[in-house]
Amino acid sequence: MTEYNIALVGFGGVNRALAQLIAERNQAWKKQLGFSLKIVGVSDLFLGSIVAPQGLDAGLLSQLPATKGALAQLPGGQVEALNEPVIKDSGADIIAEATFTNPVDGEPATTFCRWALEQGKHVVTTNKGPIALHGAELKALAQRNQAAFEYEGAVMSGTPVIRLAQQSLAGSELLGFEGILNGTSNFVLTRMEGGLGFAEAVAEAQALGYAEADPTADVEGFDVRLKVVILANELLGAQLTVSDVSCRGISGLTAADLEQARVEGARWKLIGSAQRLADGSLQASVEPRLLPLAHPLAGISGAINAVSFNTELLGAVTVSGPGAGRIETAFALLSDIIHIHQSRSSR
Ligand SMILES: NC(=O)c1ccc[n+]([C@@H]2O[C@H](COP(=O)([O-])OP(=O)(O)OC[C@H]3O[C@@H](n4cnc5c(N)ncnc54)[C@H](O)[C@@H]3O)[C@@H](O)[C@H]2O)c1
Ligand SMILES: N[C@@H](CCO)C(=O)O
Repeated sequence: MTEYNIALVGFGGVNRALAQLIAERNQAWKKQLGFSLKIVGVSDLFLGSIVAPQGLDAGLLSQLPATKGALAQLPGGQVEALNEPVIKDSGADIIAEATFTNPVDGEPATTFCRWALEQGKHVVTTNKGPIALHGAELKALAQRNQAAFEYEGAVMSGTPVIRLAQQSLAGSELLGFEGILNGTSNFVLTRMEGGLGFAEAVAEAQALGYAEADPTADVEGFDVRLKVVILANELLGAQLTVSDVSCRGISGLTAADLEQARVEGARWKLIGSAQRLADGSLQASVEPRLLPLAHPLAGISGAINAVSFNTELLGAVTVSGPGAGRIETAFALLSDIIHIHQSRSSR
């Protein structure tokens, strides 16, 4: 039986949901998955931090009040977010990094990943910044230190996309993809079609835990742009940077536009795509597109996302499922840990 020590960096919706899953399912995981998790450290800009190599009560943590410095209420807890000792000195084997996505430079999350990987600690993250902006460097660092760097939840939260394409579609030659890759904007469009105003719909998405800390990233397409870069670099062997992807979000769409689409038997969707062209170059974009109702992505509503892979041998392979949500994204962290466990066990 393996017990992994895990430190949670960023204790917002996603890592708190992971603590809840650990509290509820650790015993079952021992039997089903062959491992259990012990939380040995937590840090959060707002809640403070704690290093506890002996282990923390996951149930207690998941119920921690969301008040400034709340981790200081626990024995040994601090009001400050001391990320470095939590990552380096807690005895963690795995760091679950779930701080804010910074779409400009990926910091400070990229530094947190570096600290962990340099010490040979595995990193599981749902943060799109480090992967989209520094993915190649971090993967090389992980390899040099025999550590894993896993980020299934960065695209479509708990819905398996990256490993599915890498493993199950291997050999089928991926030519491109198009998808609805942001839960918040798709939720907002769906709610606006139902008559709600733009601002109210964004507020609902925030309350449900779908939106970024700054929802501008969701509605202006910046979040999808990071996901397009991640998928293109990961699955199409590209070396895209965000400046290679043209980007327009949904903030320019009005209730009248959505109504006009309905009358025409169509729907507006925010589509992120990348296609390999005949000359070998890659064309990538994020933009609202008017889809006829018969289009496979037109019926995807709410916080559900979908991606359609264009493959040489199978044609279009479309995967849909939750694209955002606290528990849904915590599940992605679990799936990364399962992958680490299975890869290490099979060696
Ligand atoms: N919520 C989702 O549906 C979802 C889905 C996929 C990916 N993600 C990504 O996962 C990450 C976490 O999402 P979330 O919904 O939990 O966000 P959240 O805003 O609820 O939580 C983020 C937490 O990180 C903390 N934090 C920010 N900067 C920090 C720092 N420098 N040091 C320590 N703590 C810091 C904040 O205080 C906050 O509590 C984000 O990068 C997000 O883009 C979220
Ligand atoms: N804010 C993002 C979270 C998932 O990456 C979304 O709404 O899709």
